[in-house]
Amino acid sequence: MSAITTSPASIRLDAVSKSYDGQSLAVDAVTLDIQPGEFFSLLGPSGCGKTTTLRMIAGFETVDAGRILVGDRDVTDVPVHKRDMGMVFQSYALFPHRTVAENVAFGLRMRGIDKAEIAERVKAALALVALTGYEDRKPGQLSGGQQQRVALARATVIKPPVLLCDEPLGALDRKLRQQMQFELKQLQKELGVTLVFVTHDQEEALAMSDRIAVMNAGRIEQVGTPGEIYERPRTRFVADFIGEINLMEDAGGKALAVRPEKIVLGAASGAQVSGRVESANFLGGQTLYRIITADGRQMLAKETNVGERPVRAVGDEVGLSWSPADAVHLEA
Ligand SMILES: Nc1ncnc2c1ncn2[C@@H]1O[C@H](COP(=O)(O)OP(=O)(O)OP(=O)(O)O)[C@@H](O)[C@H]1O
Repeated sequence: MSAITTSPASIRLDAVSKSYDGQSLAVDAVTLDIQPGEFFSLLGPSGCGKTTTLRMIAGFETVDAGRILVGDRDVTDVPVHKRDMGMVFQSYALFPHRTVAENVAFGLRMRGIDKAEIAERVKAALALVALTGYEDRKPGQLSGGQQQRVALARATVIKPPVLLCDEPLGALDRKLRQQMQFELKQLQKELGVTLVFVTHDQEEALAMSDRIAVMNAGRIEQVGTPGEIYERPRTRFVADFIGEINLMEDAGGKALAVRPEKIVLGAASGAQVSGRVESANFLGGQTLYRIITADGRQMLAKETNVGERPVRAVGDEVGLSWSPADAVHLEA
């Protein structure tokens, strides 16, 4: 066992609501059951209530209605510093005049832990985020990714049963962000901590999470594994928010969704739908085609490339087919 392994806690939100203005609900009766050790993401567009939900779990915001439980402890009215949660934000919020080691040691000092143990735990926490040797630097002497790793070490060194992260990788460029996604996921598994992660980036949520709650206008639209959310969206909102999708109606007028990569392109005759290629976006391994159907609708299809260029050209007549099993009926 490493010196910084934690015992993860479950988190339960029971019909939690919050209004800032006494009229509209920023968070509307949200109920969630997050399992111990789970990587759980709150995903949704700007203003949907993700941050407010996270801040209520942390204790930075009061709850207007409902209860929050960590394990079997009701923390609804417990102040922030007594909830024992680690937190990481987009802005790293490191102390600029303190060294890396001092930044990481901060939470341990506040808890009155003795010097020898602090030294040992800081060392282990920095090793875990691959920053051994950086102890004496100031945050200003580190890259963005390194600063975020210090913030992670600082949040996890206190061995919290719960780690809350609000867009922690939002300030990083794409490449570094992908690397840090991998590292954060790895770190979470090594620590065994329950992690609640706020993001508006659907790719990030799909890549990292055990489960995702998709939020819309203060409410939970759907909770599921990345595979369920992507392959079986329940509502039009979820289907549309996660990746690209073709929204149609079946013969009975019910809403139907098909992912672009589930569409097979071929000869126009005999296909479910036929159309003309309007644009072809080369994505590397695949091309995304925008196709205008005979009745004037736009559809998207993704096809694997063979060689250096897209298989189809703008203006080509194509047939679009898909398996009924790949067409998802939407509830709303
Ligand atoms: N301190 C505040 N005072 C008043 N209204 C607020 C406050 N914080 C958030 N809101 C409002 O509450 C709603 C939810 O905001 P919240 O920050 O939780 O959304 P979010 O999903 O995290 O968005 P983003 O991705 O942009 O951070 C929004 O309508 C927002 O304008």
